[in-house]
Order: sequence, then C-alpha cells, then structure tokens
Amino acid sequence: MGIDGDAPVPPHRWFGEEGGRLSYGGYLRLPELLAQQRPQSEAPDELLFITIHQVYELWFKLLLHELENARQAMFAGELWRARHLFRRVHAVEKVLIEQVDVLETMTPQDFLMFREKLAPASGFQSVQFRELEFLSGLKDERYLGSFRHASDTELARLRRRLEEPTLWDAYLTALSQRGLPVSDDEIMGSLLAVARDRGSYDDLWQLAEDLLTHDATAAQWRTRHVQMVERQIGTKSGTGGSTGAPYLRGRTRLHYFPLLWELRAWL
Ligand code: HEM
Ligand SMILES: N[C@@H](CC(=O)c1ccccc1NC=O)C(=O)O
Repeated sequence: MGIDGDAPVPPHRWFGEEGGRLSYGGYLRLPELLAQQRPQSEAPDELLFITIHQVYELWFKLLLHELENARQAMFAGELWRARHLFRRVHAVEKVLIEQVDVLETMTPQDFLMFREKLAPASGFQSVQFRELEFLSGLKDERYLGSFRHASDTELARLRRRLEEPTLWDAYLTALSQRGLPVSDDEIMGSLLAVARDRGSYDDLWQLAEDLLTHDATAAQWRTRHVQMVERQIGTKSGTGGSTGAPYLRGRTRLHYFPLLWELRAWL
C-alpha cells in the first residue's frame, strides 16, 4: 500500500523519485566525508577527538559565511538582515559551548593514550578560528608568524581577513548612515545617543546588543575550553608549545567590541 493509501507504490516512487538522480548520500557527499576520520592510534577515544574537531571546523565555516553576510548587510543598511543572521550565529555559538560536554566524556587517561602523537599540532593552528577572530575585530598579525604549517591558500585567507573590514567597521558605517559621527572622539557620544534614544535608534541599539552577544558567547567558549583543558591536562604545557591553561586563561578576557562594554559605565 502506498503512503497515501492508494494502489501499492514502490518506495522509490513515493516522492516522485522515479528516475531521480540525487540521493541523500550523494548530495551530502557522505562517502568522502565519512572517510576523513583517520586516527593516528588504536586508542578508542581518538575517533571522538577527531570527530568533534571536524564538527567544530564545519561550524566555523558556517559562522564565517553568516558573519560575512551580516557584515555586508550592515554596510548595505539592511539592519533587519544583519539581526536575522546574528540570531543564527548566536544559536551556533551556543552549540559550540554545549558540545564541549561531549569531549569531556573522554577521561584524561584515555586522552593520554594518543596525546603524544599529536604534537606539534594544536587548535592553536585553527585557521578558521583565527579568521573568526580577525573578522570579529581581534586582528593580530603575529599569529601569521606561527602558521608555518598553513598552506599558501590558508595564509592568503588570513592575510585577507587582516586587510578586510571587520564587523565593527560595518557597524560604524551603519551609525554614520544615520547621521551619527563615528570619529574616535565622537563614537562614544554616538553610542550613548543610540542607547539613550531607543525610540529613534532601536534598530541600532538591538544590533549593538547582537554584536555584544557574539562577543560574550565567544568569551564563554574560551572559558569553557580552558576549563576542559585543565580537566584533561591540568598544568601541562600544550602540544602547540604554549604554557597550556595559563596561555588560554590569558585570552578569556579578550573583547571584540571594547567600546560596547565601556558604554555601560557611561549610561
Ligand atoms: C582534550 C581536548 C583539548 C585539549 C587538551 C586542548 C588544549 C589546548 C591547549 C593547551 C591550547 C593552547 C595551545 C597549545 O599549546 O596547544 C589549545 C588551543 C586551542 N584549542 Fe584546544 N584543546 C582541546 C580541544 C579543543 C577542541 C575540541 C577545539 C575545537 C576546535 C579546540 C580549539 C582550540 C583553539 C581554537 C585554540 C587556540 C586558542 C587561542 O589561541 O586563543 N581545542 N587547546
Ligand atoms: N593542544 C592540545 C592537543 C589538542 O587538543 C589538539 C591537538 C591536535 C589538534 C587539535 C587539538 N585541539 C586543541 O588544541 C594539548 O596540549 O593536549
């Protein structure tokens, strides 16, 4: 019997798939994707370790796509579109925080079964993570010096991110398009004007809040990551050559948009 109760119809014809060429596995390129998890050891938890990192990098790829579009929307004055995209960005970033729980099901003992095979590789070398930081306003070309492992294409991407406008540049443009001055001396005055007159500037206020949530969520991830690191390796130094948790703790106070945090003191 077919799914809508008429004469028997074979499953492959239920949704007009007769002669259809696209398949689930083909559309998602699953054979290629599921062949990319290649442990360096026999340790049972290395598949978890590889899987979670590849999932993070896929989410980083999507975040870069959405944040570029949000930046473009702000430059174009389409603040509704930027706000729509930031709702998606915030939802993804909450998943990035939550999914650390999955990795924490790995014990330090089981991590040690393959950790020594990892050096000098480290998340420190995540090109997309740095792209997200640069696009969000935390540009630091010193990192390019530590990307000896990166391909020419990856280095070119990082250099482009260093040169191109940030989310903050786009927000300043949105302010200036509404007649608000954005020079270094005037920007705090404009942010206060927006904050104090939401009747006129609610869209700009809400967008600033979206930027701040992006900033706060990134800081939450850095804190969740270092907490997990301390649980996994304690005070050991990192495979990437850093002091480990102390280095990471030092980055938990970073801000993408310092003026939006400073604004609170002037309200
Ligand atoms: C057992 C799990 C993990 C441990 C022990 C760990 C440890 C570390 C350590 C010690 C560092 C500092 C650099 C170094 O010397 O290696 C680092 C950096 C980093 N890790 Fe992890 N990590 C783990 C999992 C992850 C995961 C799942 C991700 C997701 C992508 C990740 C992303 C990063 C990033 C982006 C950095 C650079 C942070 C920065 O420079 O601010 N790590 N990690
Ligand atoms: N830096 C980590 C090793 C590690 O977690 C890692 C190694 C290779 C690829 C990604 C990693 N994730 C984050 O650093 C450690 O020191 O144990």
